[in-house]
Amino acid sequence: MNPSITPRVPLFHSGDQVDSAPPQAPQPFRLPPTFGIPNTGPLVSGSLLRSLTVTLPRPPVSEPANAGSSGVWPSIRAAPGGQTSSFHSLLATWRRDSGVTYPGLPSGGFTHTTPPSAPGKPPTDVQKDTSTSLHSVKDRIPATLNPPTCVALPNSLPHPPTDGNNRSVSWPIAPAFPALTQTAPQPVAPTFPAPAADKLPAPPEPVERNEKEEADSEPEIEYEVETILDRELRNGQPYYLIKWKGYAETDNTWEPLECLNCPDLLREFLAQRSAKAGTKSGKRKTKAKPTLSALSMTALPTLPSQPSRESSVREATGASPAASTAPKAVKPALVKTVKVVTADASDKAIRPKAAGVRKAHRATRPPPQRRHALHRGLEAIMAAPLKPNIQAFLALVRNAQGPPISVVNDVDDEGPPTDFTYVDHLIYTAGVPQPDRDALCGCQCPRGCAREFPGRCACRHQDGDEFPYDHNGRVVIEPGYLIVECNSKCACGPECPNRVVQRGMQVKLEIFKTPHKGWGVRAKQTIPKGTFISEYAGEILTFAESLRRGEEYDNIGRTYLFNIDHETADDEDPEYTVDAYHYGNVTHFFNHSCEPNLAVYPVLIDHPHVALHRLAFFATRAIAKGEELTFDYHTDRTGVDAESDGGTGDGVSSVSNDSKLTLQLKCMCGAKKCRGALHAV
Ligand SMILES: C[S@@+](CC[C@H](N)C(=O)[O-])C[C@H]1O[C@@H](n2cnc3c(N)ncnc32)[C@H](O)[C@@H]1O
Repeated sequence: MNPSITPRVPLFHSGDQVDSAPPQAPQPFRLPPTFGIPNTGPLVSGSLLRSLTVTLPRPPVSEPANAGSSGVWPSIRAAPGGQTSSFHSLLATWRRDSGVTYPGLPSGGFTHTTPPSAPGKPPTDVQKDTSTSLHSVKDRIPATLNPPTCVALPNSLPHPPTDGNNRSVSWPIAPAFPALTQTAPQPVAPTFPAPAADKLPAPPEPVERNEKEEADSEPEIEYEVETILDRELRNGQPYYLIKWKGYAETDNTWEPLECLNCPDLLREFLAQRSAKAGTKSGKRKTKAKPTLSALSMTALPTLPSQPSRESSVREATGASPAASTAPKAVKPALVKTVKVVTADASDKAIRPKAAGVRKAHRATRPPPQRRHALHRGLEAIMAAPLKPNIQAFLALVRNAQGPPISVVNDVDDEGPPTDFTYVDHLIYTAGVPQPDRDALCGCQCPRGCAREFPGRCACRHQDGDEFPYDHNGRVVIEPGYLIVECNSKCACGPECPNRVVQRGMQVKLEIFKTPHKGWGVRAKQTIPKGTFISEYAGEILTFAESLRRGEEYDNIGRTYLFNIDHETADDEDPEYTVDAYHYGNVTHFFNHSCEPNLAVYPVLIDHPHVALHRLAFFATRAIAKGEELTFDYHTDRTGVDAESDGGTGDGVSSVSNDSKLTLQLKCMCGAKKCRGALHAV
């Protein structure tokens, strides 16, 4: 799968958002894979060997939940001291003010709350969770509910800035979707042929760099490698002659090893080369001379952080046969001036112009001698066959949505869990209501739900009015608050900035074997704070079924159960639980840390019933490449560290506060503030 080349969803052209366009009727659009939830029917449980119980935070006040709403709208709870007003009066105000008819509204029972404190702040007087769950996401107190007039946006949408040559470089309203909003810089060499329209390189991924780098560097662009034609050493460093997919032979370029991200092709090339060397020993290859046009696209050297590990080279190549046969190379920033560079160009000559990038990569580059040794090691690894356990794991994650997931095991020979099937969606098991899309309510913002005009989007009014995402698609509301994303009934299209979780995972991750916690997951790129990571996928069970399975899982001290209890009062059991033991995605492998870097948010997308909201992991701080991704199994509130919220109780609750916590599972997170035990059973 190659999201940077083939968008997963049809994209609306930004030009659609013209000022004078009349309001349009909601248009049907194809949803990304994660949007659709296939009905897989009841599942047959296999042997149950592990368990994890994770609980969402509960609402601050045990107000009766949405009585009489037929489960159509999510109930919004009153905060302590907050005022409620009936849905009927709101609806009357809304209809009076907007004239908008809103299909599928409940007949009654919907209440909203005016919070006693500033919007966006979590409640401070939450009670402690006494369940056996590991994690909770706290209910959100909605902000003031303005009449949700969903009308066309005014003629003030920002226009894309230009780079001085009248080329659009970004569209500030929704840079979270760069395929739509960002124009790749073009090489200025007059001889450089433009690729066919359908072969245009996709823009960079939104979370490839840290914010400092983003600010002062050129965007990194990925191009697809068609074939590797040749290899030669330049100053002892291997370079490969690349035929780019969609480009003519005259555009072939020589690229250093670290710029290539096509392990299958490399392996194939090296195998063929060594076979040839066996038959034609002694015959030297002629050095190919790069052409001017080929060199007008220069490469940004990025040495893999751990080049001696399998992680650098062993990647699943995605779901589609196309992806597996045509891996891609990291073909970074295009340089805007033509440089005449000879075949033995030094590193310096081929570096991009952006000062920030140059500095960043200089810092990570080892001295030349060491670099050459690393390259030789890397090539040797590539030429070697994969270990069977890694092969099996890569086969398991091959169909994962999003960027390819790599797998590393430097600890032992363990392979993937044998009783686990990789799925990126939720599976509705017996007794769990499927999403009823007819009962969904959508907003009527035909030109997108702009963050600048939250009061105009009906979806925002289910969610306290605050727009959950910034212009980069990063979450800005506090952990534990409900996110209501736009859905298939909304008039806005898939480019709407209020659709982040439903677009699926965009970050590069690696599953790796830890010494003491089983498998874990780490970042293969820097991840800015607020970035959506992935959704907790698996089977949705009734609570009764989760109890039954939980007992079995507890016996082996492993837990994969995550309660959906955002709406559940402290003294109640949740209605449903997600079980990722047998079915799940990369989040199945997320370990616990007492000082985590992820938080779980409840997200409502395509299910009208808040008791069946989804669970989305977001980065709570900037995460470095190579850092393990963890969340706090015992965060029964918001995922915010207890001390960072002033000890108000909105963050991590203490182990000692939960009578059911045991020291059965020793925590191996290694954090300075490790509490010593996992809230596992
Ligand atoms: C959701 S699974 C995480 C993935 C798991 N490591 C695996 O290999 O499948 C939860 C289990 O991982 C282990 N685990 C997670 N975090 C841990 C930690 N900080 N210390 C010790 N064990 C941990 C425990 O066995 C726990 O029940």
